Amino acid sequence: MTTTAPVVAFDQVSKAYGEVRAVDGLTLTLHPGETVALLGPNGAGKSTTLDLLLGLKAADNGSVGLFGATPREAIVGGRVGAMLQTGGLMDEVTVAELVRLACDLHPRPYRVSEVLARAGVAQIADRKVNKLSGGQAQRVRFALATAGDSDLIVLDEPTTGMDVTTRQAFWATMREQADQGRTVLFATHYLEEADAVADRVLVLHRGRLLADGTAAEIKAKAGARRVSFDLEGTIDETPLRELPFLTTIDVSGQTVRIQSSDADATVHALYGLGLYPRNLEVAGLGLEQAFVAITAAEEAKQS
Ligand SMILES: Nc1ncnc2c1ncn2[C@@H]1O[C@H](COP(=O)(O)OP(=O)(O)OP(=O)(O)O)[C@@H](O)[C@H]1O
Repeated sequence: MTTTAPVVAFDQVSKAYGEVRAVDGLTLTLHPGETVALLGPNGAGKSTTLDLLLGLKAADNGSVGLFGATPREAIVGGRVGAMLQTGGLMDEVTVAELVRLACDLHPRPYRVSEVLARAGVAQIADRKVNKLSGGQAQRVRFALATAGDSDLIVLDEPTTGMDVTTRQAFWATMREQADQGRTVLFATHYLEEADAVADRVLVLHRGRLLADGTAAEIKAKAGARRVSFDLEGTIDETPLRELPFLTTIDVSGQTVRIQSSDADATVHALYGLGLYPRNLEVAGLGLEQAFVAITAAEEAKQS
């Protein structure tokens, strides 16, 4: 891990499939030790971005660098461990045999027993790979991605098919990898994972980067805040709908929940209506709501 070049450098990278611009002018730099979530809805271009990064697809325009070299050079040098969504596992081999093969191919391999234990597949080491459950197969893919000492670990939707406990164990292992100075890049559409695990979140939409920052920064970028309060008696929604900066309103029983792009002004006007809100709470958006707000704003800009 002795490099001054960025771990990943995308410069104006584009990739189209016919009319579809899967990746559209993406410029991006990743640094050592970052845990980065690539977040986006279906079809946002996450898998294509990772394929370009790994040299599995060629860019139409722009350049992709890994550790100051080409993706191929970096991968041959064992600097990258990858776990892809569709990576087929060989059929008639056991888990241990497959992991041994990955260790043999890596220039700086770990011991097979160590790799099996870390990925939580030691107990199923003698099982044939084609007899595994979806979650077990994902863990084996993870073992293959961590068979040696790589500086960058790339994971495409790694926890698909894992139950909650397995998912938590998986991320704990991943955090250890990051704590040792490795860069971890993972694609996900689970916002809670990006929020809990990543120290940097890249929001991708239609192949373009809409936001790049910590989860907190992305929530702040969405701007809006949630305001909730209770009102006594019969609630007349009409004046509430006229509150300034209001973007959504939901009235349920005595409780009113609104979203506002300027919560201070909205609450001020609420008192101005002569109402007496009880249990008033003002909170930031969750990452999920921020993500919806950012992508909706982009859709509106484009239409
Ligand atoms: N081989 C291909 N041929 C044609 N179109 C493709 C191909 N691969 C991807 N696409 C299209 O490119 C766009 C980006 O796809 P990509 O798989 O990169 O997105 P994604 O964010 O990984 O989506 P998901 O979360 O569903 O895996 C989509 O519109 C997809 O339909």
